[in-house]
Amino acid sequence: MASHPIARSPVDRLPADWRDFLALTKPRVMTLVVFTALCGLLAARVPIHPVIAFTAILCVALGAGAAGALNQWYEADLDAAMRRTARRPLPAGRMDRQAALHFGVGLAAFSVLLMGLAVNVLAAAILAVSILFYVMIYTVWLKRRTPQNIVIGGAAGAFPPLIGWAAATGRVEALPVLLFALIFLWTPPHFWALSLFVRSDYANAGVPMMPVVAGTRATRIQVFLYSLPMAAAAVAPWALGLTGVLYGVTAVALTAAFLALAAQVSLSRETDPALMRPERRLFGYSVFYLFAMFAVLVVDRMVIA
Ligand code: HEM
Ligand SMILES: CC(C)=CCC/C(C)=C/CC/C(C)=C/COP(=O)(O)OP(=O)(O)O
Repeated sequence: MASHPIARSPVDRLPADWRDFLALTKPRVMTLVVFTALCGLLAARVPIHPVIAFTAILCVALGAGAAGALNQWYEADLDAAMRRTARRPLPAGRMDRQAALHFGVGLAAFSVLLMGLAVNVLAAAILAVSILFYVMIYTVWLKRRTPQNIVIGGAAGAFPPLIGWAAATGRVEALPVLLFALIFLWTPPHFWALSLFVRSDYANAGVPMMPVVAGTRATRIQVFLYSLPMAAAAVAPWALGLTGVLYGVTAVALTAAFLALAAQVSLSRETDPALMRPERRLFGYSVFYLFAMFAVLVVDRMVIA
């Protein structure tokens, strides 16, 4: 048992323990990554051995965790400057950077190799691309340079349904490409809604997020503008006959609510982050929305279409 209360305090706990390594993988964000990969795999509707399916999803979780760890390894300085992220293991001083680097590289290599050996090479290749995209393109290259960072870099988070589908079929087809487009176009409203009410954090850290560079008015309009092509990507699987009516009707209803919330954001003039209710509502809804869209897609494809 820990003998001294100070040695176990959340800030000074050293050396790092399993909770810190878990935090390095950004487990909350990973839930949606894993869920969309699983839905991509199930929506393919091909027989796949449960052990292979489990291994594929495990590899996505490990790969996404590795990418999260390498992201935190690279940007410990930024995380230290932001209230939301200052208690992460590296900025809080609970872990040294070498440990995070080794953990991230080891986990990334393991996840891609296991996917290649146990599942198939295409799924492994897309997993490798998504890890590299998140770490190299988003974290290292774009995040500190341009307010378009998340538009381009957000592609990393859109790959999981493609990986799930490729794991099941060994191919890339129209439906998973539309699912990629849905997440890709969902990411700007998802993230800019949040960044509007944590704007001061990014400004303090010197990160050129859209609200910091272009202002709240322009960001609110862009949130709405990106929601429009996102809505098209959301209903396209039904319009193209790739899903049944259950998905179609639900997608229209859920997406209409998304557009209504995005429209409220675009009309808001609130300047106090504590009072930015439309932004908070849209951010919360965006996470629910993606979960619900993918869940209904699977039910539709497995039961109805
Ligand atoms: C470059 C693109 C993205 C950026 C910059 C971004 C950023 C963020 C941030 C800063 C949070 C706040 C909470 C936290 O730190 O955990 C968050 C929450 C979240 N994000 Fe994203 N996100 C992006 C894309 C995605 C994608 C592609 C997914 C999954 C498909 C996703 C899933 C989630 C989920 C599930 C949460 C809620 C976590 C919670 O409950 O706290 N995000 N995102
Ligand atoms: C399969 C695979 C590799 C998937 C991983 C891709 C993934 C989850 C991408 C989402 C990008 C994301 C959560 C960015 C967070 O932004 P940030 O890093 O700027 O957030 P922070 O400010 O919280 O660090």
